[in-house]
Amino acid sequence: MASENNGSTAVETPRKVALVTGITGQDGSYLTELLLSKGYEVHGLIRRSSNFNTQRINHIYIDPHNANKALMKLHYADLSDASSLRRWLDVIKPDEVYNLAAQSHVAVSFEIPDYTADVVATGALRLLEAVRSHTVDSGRTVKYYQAGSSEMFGATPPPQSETTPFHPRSPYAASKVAAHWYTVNYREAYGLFACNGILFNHESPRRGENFVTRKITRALGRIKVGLQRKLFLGNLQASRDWGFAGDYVEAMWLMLQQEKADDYVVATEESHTVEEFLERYFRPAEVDNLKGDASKAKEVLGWKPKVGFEKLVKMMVDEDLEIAKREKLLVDAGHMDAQQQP
Ligand SMILES: C[C@H]1O[C@H](OP(=O)(O)OP(=O)(O)OC[C@H]2O[C@@H](n3cnc4c(=O)[nH]c(N)nc43)[C@H](O)[C@@H]2O)[C@@H](O)[C@@H](O)C1=O
Repeated sequence: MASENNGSTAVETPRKVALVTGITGQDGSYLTELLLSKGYEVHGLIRRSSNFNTQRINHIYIDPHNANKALMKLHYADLSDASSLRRWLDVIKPDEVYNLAAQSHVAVSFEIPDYTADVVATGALRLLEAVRSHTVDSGRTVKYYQAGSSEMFGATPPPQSETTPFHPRSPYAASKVAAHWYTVNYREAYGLFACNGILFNHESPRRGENFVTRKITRALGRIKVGLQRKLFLGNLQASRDWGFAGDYVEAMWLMLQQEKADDYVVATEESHTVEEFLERYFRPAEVDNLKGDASKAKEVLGWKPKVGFEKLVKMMVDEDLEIAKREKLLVDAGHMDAQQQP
C-alpha cells in the first residue's frame, strides 16, 4: 500500500497490480521497469526452461522473501496452458494484463508455424478467455493489452495506420492478425476493456541477437575488437520503421489509462533500409516496406517517440562494443572461443 500523510489525514492508495506475459523479453523488461517506477506490483509469467532466461530482468529482481521490497514476482505458466493462465489471474487479481509473450521471430515462424500459431494466436485467445471468465466470476474489472505488430500489414503499402487493411506474409503475422481480431471481438462481444497496440519494429540493447539491428550492432562490436571478420545478412532492400522499445512500452501503458479501449499504431513515422551485407538469404515471403502513421497515438494518447533512429543505433552500437570488449578479455584469457558467434 502506498501511503501519504500530511499530518492530519492518512490517504491510502492501493497499489495497482499488473500481470505481464513475456516478461523475460525485451519489451517485458522495459515495461516492468516503467510499471515499477509508477508504483505498480508486477507479476510476470515465465516459461519453464532448463536454462535460465531471465537475464533482461535480473537487475530488477529482488528475492521474494524480502516481501516489502520485492514488487516484481515471477510465476511459471505458459500461453499454451489455459488452466495456468486462469489460475494465476485468480491468485494475482491484476488490474491490468499485458500480453507480450510470443514466438516473435518472423523467419523462424516459417520453420515452426504450428507452434507459432498455438502461442501467438490461440495463446492470446486463451488469455482473453481466462480474463473474461475471471472477471465474470470475481466481478472485478481487468484491462487487457494485446501486443500487435506492423507485420500484420505485410504486403500493404505504407504509410500504415489503424485503418490500413492487413495482408500478413508469414505464419507469425497471420497469427498476430488472429490475436488482433480475437481482442476486438472480446471487446465488442463481452465489453472487455481490451486494446491492440500495433507496434512497428522497436529495438534496444536488449533486442534478441537474431533480429537484424542487434545482429548488426553485435557484429560491429565484435569486428571492431577483432573477434569476428564476417557478417552474413539477408534481404538488404527491406525497409523498416525502427523505434526504441523503451518509448514503445509507455504507449502500451497509456492505452490502458484511457476512458475507452481502442487500437493504436505506434511508430516513429521514419523508414530505413537494411544496407550492410556479406551474403544474402531470403525468406519464403518478405515484407518489403513498413512505415507507420502514428497520428492517432499522438493525438489521443499524447505519445511521441523520444529516441530517433540515429540515437537508437548509437545506443545499441555503444552497448555492444562494451560487450565485445568483455568477450575479448575472456577470449584472451582462454575462457571463450573467438569463433563462438552470438
Ligand atoms: C514488428 C516486428 O518486428 C520484428 O520483425 P522483423 O521486421 O521481421 O524483424 P527482423 O529484425 O528479424 O527483420 C527486419 C528486416 O531485416 C531483414 N534482414 C536482412 N538480413 C537479416 C538477417 O540477417 N537477420 C534478420 N533477422 N533479418 C534480416 C529481414 O528480412 C526483415 O526484412 C519482430 O520483432 C516481430 O516480432 C515484429 O512484430
